[in-house]
Amino acid sequence: MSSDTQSAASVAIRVNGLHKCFQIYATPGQRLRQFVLPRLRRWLGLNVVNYYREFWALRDVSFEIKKGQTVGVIGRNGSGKSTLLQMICGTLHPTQGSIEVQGRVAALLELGSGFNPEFTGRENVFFNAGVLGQSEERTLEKFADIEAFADIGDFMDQPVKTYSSGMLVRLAFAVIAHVDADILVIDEALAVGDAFFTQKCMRFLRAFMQHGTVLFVSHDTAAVKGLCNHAIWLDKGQVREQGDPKSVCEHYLQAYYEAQQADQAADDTLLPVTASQDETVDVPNSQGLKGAEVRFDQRLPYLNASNLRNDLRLFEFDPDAPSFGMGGSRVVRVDLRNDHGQALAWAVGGENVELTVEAVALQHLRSPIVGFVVKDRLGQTLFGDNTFVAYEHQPCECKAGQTLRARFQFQMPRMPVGDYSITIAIADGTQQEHVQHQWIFDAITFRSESTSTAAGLVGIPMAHISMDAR
Ligand SMILES: Nc1ncnc2c1ncn2[C@@H]1O[C@H](COP(=O)(O)OP(=O)(O)OP(=O)(O)O)[C@@H](O)[C@H]1O
Repeated sequence: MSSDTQSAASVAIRVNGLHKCFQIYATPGQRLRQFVLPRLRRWLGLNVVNYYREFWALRDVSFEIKKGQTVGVIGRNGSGKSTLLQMICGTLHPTQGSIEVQGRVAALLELGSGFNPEFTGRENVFFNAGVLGQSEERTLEKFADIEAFADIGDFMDQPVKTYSSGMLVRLAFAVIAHVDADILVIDEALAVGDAFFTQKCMRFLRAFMQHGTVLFVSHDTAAVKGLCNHAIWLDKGQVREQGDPKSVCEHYLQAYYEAQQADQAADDTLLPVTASQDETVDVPNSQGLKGAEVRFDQRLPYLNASNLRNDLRLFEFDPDAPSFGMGGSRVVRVDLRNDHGQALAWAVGGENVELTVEAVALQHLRSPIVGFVVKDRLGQTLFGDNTFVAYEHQPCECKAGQTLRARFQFQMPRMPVGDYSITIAIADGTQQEHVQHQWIFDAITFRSESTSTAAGLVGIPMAHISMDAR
């Protein structure tokens, strides 16, 4: 087999130069005119006039998805995500360009689509599975599993027009999970239900991802980073960026914040106060702070105590880590400290630590907010907090040139072996409306070298464990 044939065989979806134009009519009358008059004018040999406005929902979109990839499509409302996925599923036709799909596609894109409202759930299972290309015999073989997955009890024999939206999702997901699909296309906003159902869907999805191709739309960048190995960012109908989910999501988030800041800048009430000439501030060289303090190894008191100790190796604050923001303050120091205020090079899961963040205000900050989030290797947010609630009624005003210092004391959870990072953000305003002054991805990173955490994303420190037998 030639390498070209091999690479063609490994492609699940190939989209090439895709355009989609919708015709927008100002009134239903215009639609009727469009239906009749151009034909008439053409017949009479007159110039054809159109009665619609063109709206290009997608322009020149191209990408390739390999078999077995899990791809997240992100973008703001109206950026063209659903239009793209509907075309991949064949429910919408491109205006221009091509789409090649290899394998059976099952989709959860629009609530109730693929179901006949008058049919019972049972009838719809056969109907929908048939539309997705599955034989009646095969659906019959799987019916008990589908019924158990949907778990809607007697409603299975009621017309689906009597279903709640949650029941519709359960039935739709149960069907797509049992049609031997090669490619799943899912709008994450629809795949919601109670916690048990969500967990069931996630278990199914993770198992499917071992062999199948998944394409999902999401507004949740943490989910995209956690689940996907490729991300496509659509912006106003065009591919703005695609590739590694972590960097695509970070750039997307950055652009989102910048756009929000631009909107807020137009609003005088939130306009940041710019430092005047005589308030010019020198930023201490944060590099100079490195190694200024002897780092204390918090493991020492615990050495020899246990071979299950959760050792966390902390790396120093990286002032050059990627960041964005309006630049009204600059973070100069981030570290984890012990109860004695000593900066740590190692910490131990389960012990008290203090995350200290120091930032220099380059302009007057009326209601500064300092926040952090701890993320795992996949970019999933594990935990985090900010100073907003504590200072909501008594803002900690910070003048240009002053140093803002925030401390978060907490018990470090026990972390499974792997790499982690802490993102830091400095804003001014309220939780809902604020100016983002600096948002630093991966300000400090740490590595869990060994662990006693058996399962889960983090291990909660146990105050006490007991057992007895009488
Ligand atoms: N049938 C249609 N007729 C006219 N315009 C449409 C039609 N379907 C979608 N659009 C427009 O195309 C653009 C892209 O819509 P689409 O639903 O694909 O966006 P999206 O990224 O999925 O948005 P959201 O996140 O809000 O679901 C929007 O401006 C929408 O109004």
